[in-house]
Parts: sequence; C-alpha cells; structure tokens
Amino acid sequence: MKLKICGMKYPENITEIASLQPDYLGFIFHNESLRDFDNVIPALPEQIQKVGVFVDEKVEFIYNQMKKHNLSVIQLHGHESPEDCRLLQSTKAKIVKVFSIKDTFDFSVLAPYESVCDYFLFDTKGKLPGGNGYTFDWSVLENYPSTKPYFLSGGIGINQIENLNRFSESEASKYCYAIDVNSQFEMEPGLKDLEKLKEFKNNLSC
Ligand SMILES: O=C(O)c1ccccc1NCC(=O)[C@H](O)[C@H](O)COP(=O)(O)O
Repeated sequence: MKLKICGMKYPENITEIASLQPDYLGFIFHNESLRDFDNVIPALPEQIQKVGVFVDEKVEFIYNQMKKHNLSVIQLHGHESPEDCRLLQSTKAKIVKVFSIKDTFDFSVLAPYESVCDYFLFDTKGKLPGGNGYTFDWSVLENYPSTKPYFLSGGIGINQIENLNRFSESEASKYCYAIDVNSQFEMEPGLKDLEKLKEFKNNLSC
C-alpha cells in the first residue's frame, strides 16, 4: 500500500521526512489547524506527490495554493459538494474526498462523488475536521460498496501495525490504496518523528 504522511509544516523536517520516500506528503491549508502550512515547500524527490488539504475553502483559494505550491493532489476535508470536486478535477490534480466515520457509516453518501473524485479517504469523526488522533472501527469497511481506491486514515500509529497487517489480509481492505498518518508520529503539531516513521514503514507488510 502507498503511504501518505500528512500535516507537514517545517521545511527542514519536510526534507528529513522526504528521505523516507513516502508516496505522498500532505500540507494543511486551514488556519484553524495547528498544522496550518504557511511556508515554502522545499524541493522534493519527483516521485513524492504533494497533497493540499482544504476544509470548505473557495475553489479560487484552492486553485491559488495549487499553483503556488505545485500541488498534484487535492484533499477535500470539509463539506465540499460534488460540483466543487468536479471543478477541481477539471485541473490536472487528483481529487481525494474525505468522509469521517464514527461507529457506522451510510455508504450511500458516496454515490454523488463517484464520478468526480479519484479517491475516497476514510477518517475518524471527531471534534476537529481532521487530525483527531484516534481510529475508527475498520470493520465498517466490510460493507464498502465501491471499487474506488481509498485512503485509510485516523489515529494510525506504531501500535496499529499488527492491526494494519491483519486488515490488509481482510476482504475490507480490497480497495484500500494507501495509509494516511499524522498526529501519532509527531513531536509537536506539524513536526514529524523520523525514527518512528522509519519503524512504521519498515514493519508494514502491506
Ligand atoms: O491534521 C489536521 O490538523 C487537520 C485539520 C483540518 C483538516 C484536516 C487535517 N488533517 C488531515 C489528515 O489527512 C490527517 O492525516 C487525518 O485527519 C488523520 O489524522 P490523525 O488522526 O492525526 O492520524
């Protein structure tokens, strides 16, 4: 599975974490987040895709950040409509639409987004729009009705390695394309722990 490391904030730390060659690095453009990115992204190896994370922003603002930071993936973490997704998909960017799960999930809400995004991302529903730091019950995904590849997110840390390796062998993970990590690998909001991430990456069998 692919790996996305989200909530990058500090240039030196970004360069350090990029040395692990994750598939995606995520930058949060949401000024209410402690991980809000207001810096310059240092040069990265070409194979690492830059993901811009937005919460209910105007399409115009997203376009501007895409251009400024050369983002190739847009993650929509709020209540964005299928039409917003369609407009953004008409650029070259890949669109990830996020849905938050508590104990149950009504998968019918995905239907209008099927044709206007490239991936879904399933996160844990909590007080914050993202970065809540705890997992949801992944067995909910046993009822995933789609064939669209999805990112698994929400509170994933070192202590989830065994569960992840087990999950990757289950039917529920059939369309799981990537794992998204964030707060469980931080020394402070936005500052990622290289050694912890190294250990995580080396122990994932999926
Ligand atoms: O992390 C944030 O501060 C954040 C704020 C607003 C919208 C999205 C945010 N994070 C986006 C992510 O993709 C996180 O990786 C995802 O929510 C999981 O975070 P965590 O539970 O800390 O692993």
